[in-house]
Amino acid sequence: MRCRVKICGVTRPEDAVMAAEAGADAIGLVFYPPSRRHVTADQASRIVASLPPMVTAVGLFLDADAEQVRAITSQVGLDLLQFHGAESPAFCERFGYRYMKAIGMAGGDPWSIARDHPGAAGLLLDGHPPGAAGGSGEAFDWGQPLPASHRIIVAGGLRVDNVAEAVKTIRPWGVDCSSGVESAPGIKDRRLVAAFIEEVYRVQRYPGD
Ligand SMILES: O=C(O)c1ccccc1NCC(=O)[C@H](O)[C@H](O)COP(=O)(O)O
Repeated sequence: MRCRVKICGVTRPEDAVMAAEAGADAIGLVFYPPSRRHVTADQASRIVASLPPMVTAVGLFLDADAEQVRAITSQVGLDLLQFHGAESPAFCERFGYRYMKAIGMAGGDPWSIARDHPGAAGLLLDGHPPGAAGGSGEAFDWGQPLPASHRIIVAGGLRVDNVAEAVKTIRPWGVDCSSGVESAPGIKDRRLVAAFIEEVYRVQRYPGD
């Protein structure tokens, strides 16, 4: 099984195209106004319009109200939603999209969230405390037991020099990286993005290295 790569917190069409051309399977758009990576619906629409085919556009929300989510999803051509707060399963499901539930692993309980969200397409395990914003570069303990009920996407503090260890330890469905491939918040660095994706490919070809 090939490990998918999502590059999160994209704020510019050129970065979305660059990530896709480097091999990213998905890009993430942050619809959380306090974030330094926040994008408006207009910005996000331009980014999604620039994407090559077969690259997934993921919309991130953190305890947004339903009207905000509806306003964004009606304007932006998203493929998947990602909920980073204390959203209930009913809330996550009401928009008619597949979704990933993010879990803040610094104190969060992945087992109870997995039980509560049987319909989630995947669980995105991040390093921050529950309810805090993501994109903080904090990793969690990859050696701990994790629920087997869902596809796992590992996030939080991943970089070129540690993603191989995360992939070998967890064998996740995907990995997600934001701050580790940036030159500034929301600005993705071409060399870091390419090196990160190449490292994910490399460790799967040569897991013994
Ligand atoms: O990036 C943000 O500012 C953000 C704000 C609110 C919710 C989620 C947010 N980001 C999520 C991500 O970028 C990633 O899924 C994840 O947190 C990995 O970030 P990093 O540790 O920087 O690689």
